[in-house]
Amino acid sequence: MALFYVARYPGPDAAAAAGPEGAEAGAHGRARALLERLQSRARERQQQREPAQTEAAASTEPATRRRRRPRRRRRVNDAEPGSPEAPQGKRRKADGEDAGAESNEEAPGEPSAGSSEEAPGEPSAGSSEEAPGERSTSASAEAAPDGPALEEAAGPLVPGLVLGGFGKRKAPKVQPFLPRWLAEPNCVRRNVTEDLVPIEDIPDVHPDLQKQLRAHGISSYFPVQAAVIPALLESAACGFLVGRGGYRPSDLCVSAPTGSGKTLAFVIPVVQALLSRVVCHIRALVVLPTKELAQQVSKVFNIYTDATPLRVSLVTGQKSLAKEQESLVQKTTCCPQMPLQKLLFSATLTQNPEKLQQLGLHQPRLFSTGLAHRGLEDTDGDGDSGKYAFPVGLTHHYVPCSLSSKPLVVLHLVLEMGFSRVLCFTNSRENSHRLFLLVQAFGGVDVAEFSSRYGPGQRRMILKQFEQGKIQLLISTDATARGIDVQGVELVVNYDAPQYLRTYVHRVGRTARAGKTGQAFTLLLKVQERRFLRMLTEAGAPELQRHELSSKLLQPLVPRYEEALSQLEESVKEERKQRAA
Ligand SMILES: Nc1ncnc2c1ncn2[C@@H]1O[C@H](COP(=O)(O)OP(=O)(O)OP(=O)(O)O)[C@@H](O)[C@H]1O
Repeated sequence: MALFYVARYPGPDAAAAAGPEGAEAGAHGRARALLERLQSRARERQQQREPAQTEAAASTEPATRRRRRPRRRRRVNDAEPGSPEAPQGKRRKADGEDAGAESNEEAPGEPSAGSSEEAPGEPSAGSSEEAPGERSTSASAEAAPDGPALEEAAGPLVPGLVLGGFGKRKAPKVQPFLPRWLAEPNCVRRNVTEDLVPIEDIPDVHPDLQKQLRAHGISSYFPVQAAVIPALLESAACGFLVGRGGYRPSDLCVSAPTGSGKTLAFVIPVVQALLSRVVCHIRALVVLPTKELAQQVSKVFNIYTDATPLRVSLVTGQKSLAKEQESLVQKTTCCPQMPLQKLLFSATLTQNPEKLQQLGLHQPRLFSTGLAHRGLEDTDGDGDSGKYAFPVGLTHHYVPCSLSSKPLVVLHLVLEMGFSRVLCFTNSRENSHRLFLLVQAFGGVDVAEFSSRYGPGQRRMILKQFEQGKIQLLISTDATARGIDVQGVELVVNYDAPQYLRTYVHRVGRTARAGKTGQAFTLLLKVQERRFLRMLTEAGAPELQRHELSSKLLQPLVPRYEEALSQLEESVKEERKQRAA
């Protein structure tokens, strides 16, 4: 309070001029006398403490400058009172410890030594530039023995800094970057008809496995197999799951087109790595997206483990959990031990480093036919530098059409263009079912549907019949989109346009497998055309050929189609009745 008052004191001349002008002038005079008394006492105390320093300072520097120096330092150091980073001495003052000691030297209500150096009449730096309550810290700064040295260092200090900090530094901007293993993958050629590697060129593969391969008509490795099998065998050379030098082997990611032989690329090395094992354990776990694919891969494992003591179990949730557990316990004795070597195989492997990081891969290595990674050149020279690689023998088309003409287009493709094995995808099992009923009602086509409407046994039977050529047109949901390897699929029809690029890649990948040729037709409504084509272009997919089907071309099918439509309505009503009953 006293400081506040003094700070606003207008000066001795003003007080004299005021003369007998009432109580206010008297109060000013008393205040000034009190201030002068306090100032002189403070000066005495100061001289007692540091006589030499005070003398020198008084003779060389103006009072205002002497005052400002400690105040600046105080303000900087006291920016975060009590913060853990603040120097210890300052913190104690902010906590009131030193401030209390200081005030003991003064009478209650007396101004601090800081104010005592203020020239009368001169606006107090304390009052004009400081908030009330900063008093004690100001005093403490003045009392610091190493004032000038600290002042130099303290100038541009950042709040909370203990040492250094001679200038404010801008926080460096973090740039996103691709990890090296993603940016520089092991390049794999993707032409499975040209870049074959004869089996005998990779002698590390066990002779029994080579024999099995030959027995199943395989005389050469596809490029992805030629690249991945030796790499995995090398990591298993010192024992299963022990890499070179006894260290844990790297995890592996493999990105290669659909139908390029990824299954054998892991089946062969995994079987070989386990051949020497005597104790029965679950040593390898293969996780697949659908039951049908799990069955398919399990079949391949069975072929190559047939003449070995190794056993393969299939867990698809088709039997009860107890039974599936029992089958595992009978064949094995315990769960795999950590650490596992992770192997990831996909035609649409994510290139998002954050997502890959979530998988917790250990020093991963990438084998890729994709050219999206920086620094890669188009090794095949076909200009396909998209996000995902497509099979070389695949041709992409799209057919602009209306909603009502879609079934006619499918019928035209099957009947008029002479494809014998067609896989047609819809976006829901309801759509699949309706299209199936419609084509069935139209007649003349061996048609079947594949969706969750059917049980696992029926689904297996349908796939078998399709493979045997007993079904000309299989209408399916995305249940068959991933990994299903049916020989001889000539045409894939996207009756409903897929929403995502990945879905497109997997669907069309059911044809043009293992170096064969195939065609993919996507039916697009006018409203879908722009978005869909842009999605594929942005992903760098090969250009889709526009395939216009004029109404003239479809006209001959229309009379039968209209009959089929009315039959469809009756079938749907009948089904509803049955469901309600
Ligand atoms: N070296 C080979 N020689 C001849 N045929 C092979 C060879 N390797 C694999 N195949 C055959 O190629 C077909 C496709 O193989 P596979 O199913 O492993 O492909 P994929 O890359 O896993 O495809 P997707 O990504 O669709 O799952 C299979 O029929 C398989 O038998």
